[in-house]
Amino acid sequence: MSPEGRPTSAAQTSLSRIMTALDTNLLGTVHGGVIMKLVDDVAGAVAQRHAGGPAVTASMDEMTFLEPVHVGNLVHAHARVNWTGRTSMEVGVRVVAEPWNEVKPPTPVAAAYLVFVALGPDGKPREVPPVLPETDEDRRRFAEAEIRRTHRLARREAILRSREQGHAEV
Ligand SMILES: CCCCCCCCCCCCCCCC(=O)SCCNC(=O)CCNC(=O)[C@H](O)C(C)(C)COP(=O)(O)OP(=O)(O)OC[C@H]1O[C@@H](n2cnc3c(N)ncnc32)[C@H](O)[C@@H]1OP(=O)(O)O
Repeated sequence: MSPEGRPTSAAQTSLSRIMTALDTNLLGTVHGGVIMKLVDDVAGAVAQRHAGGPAVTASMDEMTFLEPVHVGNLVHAHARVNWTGRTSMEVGVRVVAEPWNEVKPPTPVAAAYLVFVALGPDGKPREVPPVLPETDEDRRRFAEAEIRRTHRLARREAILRSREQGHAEV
């Protein structure tokens, strides 16, 4: 029996961190990898909350860095399930930054889409509850996630076909 559906709002959550000198790259701004870790953490939390059990990152694509992040920024990563398949889920993450000690509107600094796959006790993919979009925005995100899913599968197919035709693997 398939698991019962869950609304988008049920699993959505946020993670926040203040950036310190330990988070910088050689240019003095915050390393992109630090933001990616925060994104993977919050998306993983949302995926596991939605799936009701363990879920692993299968892919992270369209990670966009919009503005540099600085030491002393309070960074918030907001995540939600955009779309569900049979065993996989697309999680969308929006990252914003604000000064830790001043009241200013948060600036969008990054965005990403990740695919998580739920695992059963045998370590194999297991069915996830279908996400039930509630608002027009949820429905728009769901439709756009389906377009990304189609492109991901088409890209994978095309690469496999190219390999079968004898092009060398890198
Ligand atoms: C100081 C304060 C700290 C606070 C801190 C808090 C942290 C609080 C939260 C922590 C949260 C952490 C979260 C971290 C999460 C990890 O870090 S997980 C570690 C990294 N990831 C891994 O190790 C995964 C390794 N990969 C695998 O195990 C396998 O490839 C997978 C992903 C299970 C897929 O297995 P498979 O046999 O290929 O599966 P298959 O049956 O072919 O496909 C299953 C589904 O996956 C989809 N799929 C498979 N591959 C892909 C792909 N590459 N792209 C897209 N979809 C795919 C298929 O389309 C299919 O979807 P459905 O049609 O069923 O919906």
